[in-house]
Amino acid sequence: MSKKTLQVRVLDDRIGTTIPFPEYATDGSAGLDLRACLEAPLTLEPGQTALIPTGLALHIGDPGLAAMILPRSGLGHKHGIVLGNLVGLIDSDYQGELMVSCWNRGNTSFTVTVGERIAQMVLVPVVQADFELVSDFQTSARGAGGFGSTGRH
Ligand SMILES: O=c1ccn([C@H]2C[C@H](O)[C@@H](COP(=O)(O)OP(=O)(O)OP(=O)(O)O)O2)c(=O)[nH]1
Ligand SMILES: [Mg+2]
Repeated sequence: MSKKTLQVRVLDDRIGTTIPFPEYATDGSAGLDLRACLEAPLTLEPGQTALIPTGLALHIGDPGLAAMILPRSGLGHKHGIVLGNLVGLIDSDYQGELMVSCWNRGNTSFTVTVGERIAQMVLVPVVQADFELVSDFQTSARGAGGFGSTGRH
């Protein structure tokens, strides 16, 4: 495991009191759960999407890192609560509030409670590419074969 200290700003004074600060649930957890920093419970009807604040701003600051916001498996599988953008990508230079787009892709309404853990955030390494323009590639085993070219399609 590698550790990294990141700057974070608390934008809502309920964070750390009535709404817990994000934490890794176990030593082996890859993600930190993000909580809904709502004023009141929010009901998402089937098909509805809402942008939910977290009350936190994170400045990753290192272009070699990014954060990804991912659904929580239980909410997604059992209740159809996933992300309106499918995956959220947090740039290392973003300094605004972390927001979670919650989408009820299910067919029953779901009420997000104040402080509920709605998604999880994972810190990931990033490599920025430089591009070298070439006219041809040295042929690989796959070549240009895609979409099922190695088997069933
Ligand atoms: O789930 C998310 C996704 C993004 N962001 C913030 C952090 C990210 O750095 C910024 C921009 O996100 P992205 O680049 O994915 O969105 P865009 O539509 O390309 O907007 P922009 O033109 O601002 O880059 O919005 C969130 O708070 N939550
Ligand atoms: Mg962008």
